[in-house]
Amino acid sequence: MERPRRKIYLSMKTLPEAGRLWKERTAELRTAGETVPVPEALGRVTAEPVTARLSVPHYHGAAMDGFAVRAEATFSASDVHPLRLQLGRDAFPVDTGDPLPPETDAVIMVEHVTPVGDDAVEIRAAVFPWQHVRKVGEDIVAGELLLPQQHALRPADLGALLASGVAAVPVFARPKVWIQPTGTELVSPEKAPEAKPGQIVEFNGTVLSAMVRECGGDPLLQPVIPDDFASLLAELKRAVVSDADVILLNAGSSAGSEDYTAALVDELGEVLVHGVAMMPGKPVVLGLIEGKPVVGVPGYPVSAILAFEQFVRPLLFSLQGVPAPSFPQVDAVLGRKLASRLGLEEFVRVILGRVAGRLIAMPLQRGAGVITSLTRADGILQIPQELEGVDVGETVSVRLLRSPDDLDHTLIMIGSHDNTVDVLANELKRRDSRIHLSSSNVGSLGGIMAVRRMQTHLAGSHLLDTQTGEYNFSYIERYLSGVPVRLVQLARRRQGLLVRKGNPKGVRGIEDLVRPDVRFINRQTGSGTRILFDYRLQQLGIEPEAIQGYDWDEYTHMAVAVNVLSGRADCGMAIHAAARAMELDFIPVTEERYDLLIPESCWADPKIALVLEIIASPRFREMVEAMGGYDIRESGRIMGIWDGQRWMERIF
Ligand SMILES: Nc1nc2c(c(=O)[nH]1)N[C@H]1C(S)=C(S)[C@@H](COP(=O)(O)OP(=O)(O)OC[C@H]3O[C@@H](n4cnc5c(N)ncnc54)[C@H](O)[C@@H]3O)O[C@H]1N2
Ligand code: MOO
Repeated sequence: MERPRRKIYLSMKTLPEAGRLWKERTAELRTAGETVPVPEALGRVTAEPVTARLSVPHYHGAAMDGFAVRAEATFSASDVHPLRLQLGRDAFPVDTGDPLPPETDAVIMVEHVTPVGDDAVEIRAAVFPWQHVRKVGEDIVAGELLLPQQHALRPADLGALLASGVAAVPVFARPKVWIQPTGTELVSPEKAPEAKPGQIVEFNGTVLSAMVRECGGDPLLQPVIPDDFASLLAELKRAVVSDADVILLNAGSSAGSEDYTAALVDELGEVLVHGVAMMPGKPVVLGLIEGKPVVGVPGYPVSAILAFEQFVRPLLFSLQGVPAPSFPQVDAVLGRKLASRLGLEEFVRVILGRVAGRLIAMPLQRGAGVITSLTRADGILQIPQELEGVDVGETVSVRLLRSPDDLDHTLIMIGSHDNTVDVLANELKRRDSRIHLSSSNVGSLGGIMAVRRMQTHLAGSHLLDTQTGEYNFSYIERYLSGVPVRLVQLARRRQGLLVRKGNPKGVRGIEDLVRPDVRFINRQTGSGTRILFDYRLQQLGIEPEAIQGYDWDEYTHMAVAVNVLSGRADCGMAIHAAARAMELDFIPVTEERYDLLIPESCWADPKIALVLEIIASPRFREMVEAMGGYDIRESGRIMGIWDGQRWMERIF
């Protein structure tokens, strides 16, 4: 078979245009109806109106425990003239729910009678007809409409159905969704440990299946097939004739030489959209084959999830006759400027937390391949296509990915990253499962700036003052005028050079970085490690230009370690714990202090109290020590109290 020519985005649309067109062309589609037993029908949507088979109640019944009477016979009773009722003749004992004895039409509560001997009671007030009686059909009348069609069944609905004699209910079948992962590079999750470079664990299929279930559908996950046009076409034909209501082809949606989705749909049916002006999720393909919706879901995981949410989720609900529930939104203040392309709807994952009464949104990594930008996110900020970006401090609307209650339990930490922070985050969760530490790694100086803008509860910082050899104090003096903070030592830690195991290039220290055969990986400007490194270069009289890779930077210790491990760089500067975690060799350079800056306005927050308690706990210390390269003897010590103008306390 001839390979189709590479086709670059056949018919690119804006997100609203694509959404409208897709909705228009699929609006009339419904899954087949089926009848399911009521106890299994929760969440299902009625395909037809449902009428009651029985009235509820279907007999006149007592609504209270007491005595059934004929109301008319009690009219003479009063406080002055109590009326005596003979049991078995004028009054009949009944319990709630009992049918009324013939001839009676009211119930007197047991508390309102005075027993007279064993066979009579006395009453001091008249009773009106039908008092405390549940009359036939009071709740439901047989033959009446109980539930309209296209009604999503809730727990109470199931009760009403059963009560009125309806044992099974006609509903729309769960949409069956054919999920076809494609890609020669994919290996099944069991083979993950043996994956070679170029091989990727297939996980989108599982993510998409879970999302289908969340929308009330049944996923039909298929085994992976390679990027080969003929086999893809054969599989797609099989999907079209199957009983699936929707077909998802995962990956192969963009412009690569082996991206066939659009061509496949074109071959067998109609491509409505190829390419949507959204990011992530741009290469999505929307089409119809013999009336069956087919979606080319982009391969990158974040793109796949967002494209699903935009196009598959609404479709799956619509197939069941109901609109997709809307997502909860909150207003938040943006913590960092975000640039965005005009004409492109951008979805930025953010962490959210309440600092000094304001809800702050801090952007996470934006790459479409970074699935942890979603697992770590508290919300998603959508930048409309008309905007070129959003400025720091602007109020934005954010879609929540957790419950609104969680926001008050989120601790925001912005600044430098240290591996002990992961231990801290886990300990916080263990102590109080509501507490969630959301961190954004922007370097020490970025953390101080976030404190200045009242955007964070905590900032991790290890800024060396090259004049004094001290850490953090002078930076606080310089940048936090008018902002009271406390400085707490988290740990002392070893910084040094990371090299591959066995040190193949024989690096002995920073002076060797000028060698032409050594490639370095740097840290970003404003990070404590960068300041430390520059200081060392200055001390050694080494010009930055003499170092290969000086201009090449990464944002975290672990990212530096990954570069060294993978061989992209021979050497980088990072903490000892990063070397241990990646099994790299470590050449110590210095020991530095890593502190937590805590704004005075957050000091009384119980979450901060818990942080301090954990840092001082033996368990935390043991875990940190086990990571290697840390000195925890002074962890938790207050290093300084800054009132915004001067040091109230300071440890030299
Ligand atoms: N020249 C261009 N290249 C790319 C463009 C473009 O416009 N021009 N678009 C980029 C964008 S945006 C995205 S998003 C991706 C999506 O591309 P595809 O849908 O064609 O997907 P692949 O290239 O096959 O895969 C992308 C990536 O995702 C991994 N993947 C795929 N399937 C799975 C799975 N089931 N489980 C886990 N991971 C999966 C795959 O291995 C790749 O790493 O294209 C850009 N390129
Ligand atoms: O859709 Mo791609 O995800 O824009 O990166």
